Amino acid sequence: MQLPAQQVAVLEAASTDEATSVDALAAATDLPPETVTGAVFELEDRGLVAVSERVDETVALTDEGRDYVTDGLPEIRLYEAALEAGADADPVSMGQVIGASGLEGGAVDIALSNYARKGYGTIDSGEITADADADPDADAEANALEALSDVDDAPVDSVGVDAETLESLERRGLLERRESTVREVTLTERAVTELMAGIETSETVGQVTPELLTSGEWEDVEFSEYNVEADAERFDGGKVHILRQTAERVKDVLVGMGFQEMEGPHVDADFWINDCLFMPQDHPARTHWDRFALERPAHIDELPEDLVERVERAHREGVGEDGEGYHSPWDEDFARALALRGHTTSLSTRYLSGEEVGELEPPQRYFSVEKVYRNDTLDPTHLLEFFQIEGWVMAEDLSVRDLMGTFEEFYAQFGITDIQFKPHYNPYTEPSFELFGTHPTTGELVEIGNSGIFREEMLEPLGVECDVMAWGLALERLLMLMYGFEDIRDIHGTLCDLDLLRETEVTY
Ligand SMILES: N[C@@H](Cc1ccccc1)C(=O)O
Repeated sequence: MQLPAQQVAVLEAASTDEATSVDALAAATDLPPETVTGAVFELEDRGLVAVSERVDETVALTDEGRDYVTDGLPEIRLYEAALEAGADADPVSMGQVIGASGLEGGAVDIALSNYARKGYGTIDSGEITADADADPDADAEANALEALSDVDDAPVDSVGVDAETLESLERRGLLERRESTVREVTLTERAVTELMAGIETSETVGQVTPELLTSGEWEDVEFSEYNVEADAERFDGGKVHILRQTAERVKDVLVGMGFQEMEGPHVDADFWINDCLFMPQDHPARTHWDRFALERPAHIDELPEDLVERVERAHREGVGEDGEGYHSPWDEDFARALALRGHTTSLSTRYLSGEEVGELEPPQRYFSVEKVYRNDTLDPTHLLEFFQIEGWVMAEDLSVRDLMGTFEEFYAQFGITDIQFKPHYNPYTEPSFELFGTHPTTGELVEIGNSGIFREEMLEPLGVECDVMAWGLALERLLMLMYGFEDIRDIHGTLCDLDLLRETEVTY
């Protein structure tokens, strides 16, 4: 029998009674692992080896983890500096200890957030104490880092570190888990017979070179076969973020449903953001706590005077025969104040008023998929800025059924068919509904939007004489339902889940 040199080498390195991994074969034959894998597949085809495959969970330190192997964990450095400063006897000023520790920037925060948790001492109103009984040598995380310092992608259960410590290192971003396919090879009976009969080495060529071509030698050599199953290096090229891809898809769907796109300023006057929506000027959402106000310029110059007058009247006296306004002060200066928009309903008021595209005759459908800004507290479902899918339909006669039907049609395009509605209150819609969807992995209800039918008090000053139904939906929440992540920070910002972003395919 004749075989290419690599295959002969692999046969000689493998055994009949013990499975040998591709990595071990690569080490024994001095061939690159991809070449060994190629040879193994060809030997399998010839019935000379049996190949088994399993997926191993492996661990390796991240760059940050490696840095701490050399420099020490920040909390331990802080502890040592605190001891040095005598903090085991009396509290010492934080600034002094941090200065002495040599910790800088983010490492200071890391030290502070782990210090008390791991029992090194206390931190209180600018002072630090050190617990004399704490023992850095017994620090499970530090010892694990040491143990992992010279392994690379070792199987989890081979590294001798308990699951809890591995988990805390992973949470701190010091350790990474990966999955790798391990292929193991054993010789078959047939291989033993062939080896005993003697195998000759045939030369095959893996790559055409200029020399082979110019010398004409290429005509005589035997080329090795392509192995399309060999493991190849993974390339992570740039790609459009899944949020952007989904936003594009949302636009396509809405255009397909007959909507036109609205555009407008991210910074706008409170007039367009709130007053035109019959939002009372003393509404809690209009306090400085919730909005990002502009300092310079602080006010808009241009507002349509007659509209300002009508909006003011609606706020003070209401509309229609027996209308009721808010009977509270209305201040034009307050309406002129500029802020980052907290919702894109500011675009709707601009368009409905005729300010953007002139007066509109029903039927009309408009949408936008744009960023909004809120001074919220960051948590798994809230960011300070997010994308809103704004929309409205203007027609002679609209009912709640039209509103719900529109949502059902829209969300079905993204595979979401279990939308739930809950009565809600907005100063500008009556009735109002919040929308919910079910999270695909946790099963929890997630709020995905807010909607309603615009009130007379809002529409009359804008000069709209028919019905308008409207909504603001959160694009990020739609993605949560589509792709099953649980924390909005998985797709945004420095803590994002790169694997999720790389591997998620936007298929709808
Ligand atoms: N502006 C509302 C959404 C909404 C728009 C239009 C009508 C009703 C509700 C929000 O941000 O939550």
